[in-house]
Amino acid sequence: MLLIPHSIGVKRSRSFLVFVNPFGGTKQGAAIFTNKVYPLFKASGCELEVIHTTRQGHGLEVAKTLRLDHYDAIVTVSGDGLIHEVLNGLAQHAEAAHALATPVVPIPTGSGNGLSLNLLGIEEGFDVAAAALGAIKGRHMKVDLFSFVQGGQRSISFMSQSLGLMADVDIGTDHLRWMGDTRFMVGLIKGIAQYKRCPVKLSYKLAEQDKHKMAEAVHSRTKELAKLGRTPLASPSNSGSEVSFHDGPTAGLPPLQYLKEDEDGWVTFDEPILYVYAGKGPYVGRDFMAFPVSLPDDGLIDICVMPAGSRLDIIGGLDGAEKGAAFWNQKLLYVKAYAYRIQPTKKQQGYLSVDGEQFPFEDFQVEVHRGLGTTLSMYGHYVAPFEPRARPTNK
Ligand SMILES: Nc1ncnc2c1ncn2[C@@H]1O[C@H](COP(=O)(O)OP(=O)(O)OP(=O)(O)O)[C@@H](O)[C@H]1O
Repeated sequence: MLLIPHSIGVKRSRSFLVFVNPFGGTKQGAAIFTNKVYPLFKASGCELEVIHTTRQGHGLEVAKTLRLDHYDAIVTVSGDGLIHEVLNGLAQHAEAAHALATPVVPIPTGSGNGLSLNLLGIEEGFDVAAAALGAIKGRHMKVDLFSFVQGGQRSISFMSQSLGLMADVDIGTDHLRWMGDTRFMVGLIKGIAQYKRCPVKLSYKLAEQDKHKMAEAVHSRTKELAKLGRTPLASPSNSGSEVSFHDGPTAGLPPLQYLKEDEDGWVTFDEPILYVYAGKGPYVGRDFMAFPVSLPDDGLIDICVMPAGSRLDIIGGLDGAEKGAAFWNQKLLYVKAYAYRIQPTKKQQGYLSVDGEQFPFEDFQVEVHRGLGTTLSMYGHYVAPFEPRARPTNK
């Protein structure tokens, strides 16, 4: 992997394909775009092609036939749902890997806005002006994407998959969208009160299970990239190509590697489960840093599993949830994996959420594709401060 120094430029005026979802989150997307984002893009000389999505699937259809190398980025004025859709459109493009090399940048007008939170941090993650600046001046950052395979169908997931309590919090509160992200807290309280087991068998191809090592790795990586990325951006130029924080391969959509049980390195989780939460990017909402040691392009998926113990285990983990404190909860299994597999042990017994969208509660498998996606970042790393802790000493 090649690290590009900060002295290489960013185009002065970019060309964007902009999707505006008028129905995302609290339905303010169109007004926010017109009043706050469009003036910034225009002031910086950006060329815009704007599409107001008129239906579910609209973003996917357009992305499927994207004119390659025509836009510097795709901007989504939306929540994470439309990003999921656009990435799946790019993945269905005749030249999928090439299409997925087009950066996708969020302007946060949905209810969760996970990607925006991860790129800008908790202070600015819901700030549409900061997000617009990220689109104008951010640099290419490669991100891993997941193949989600269910019933013989392959789709792309960029953020998370959840089952059990965490899916109830998300999908089970869909009717409360008008509340913005408060709906997630309402769902959590309801879920803890009900305390239902999640009837699934989980197995994963293990890469790392030492929490201290994971925390140290993310800390040193963030520090190293912060030195490169936080410095003032290089002098603008309209010539030459845009540059990445990392250089990576962009040929062909990767084949699936783990469809057959290879058993080598696979681990099965045998205890009763309250929830499974797997994903990429520390924040899944403003109040919850679920994956504090996630790295954009380590080629791994972070998996959290809470065994069905007592309500106190969950309640204890709520304190400091926005700072990732639950990670250190000894009851919580937290691993990094190359792939994982879920098999429900009872049919139709819950929700499955993939990037916040509902999928059938049936068998599925997920595997990671290193650096298959691209976004634009002002920093070159996720903005989610998380400190390692000293290892307990053995007496
Ligand atoms: N005009 C439209 N009418 C209805 N649905 C739409 C329209 N345009 C887009 N959609 C759908 O809206 C869904 C949700 O969009 P979006 O991600 O913008 O908001 P959100 O779900 O509130 O945010 P978050 O995912 O952050 O919670 C997407 O699946 C998208 O396909």
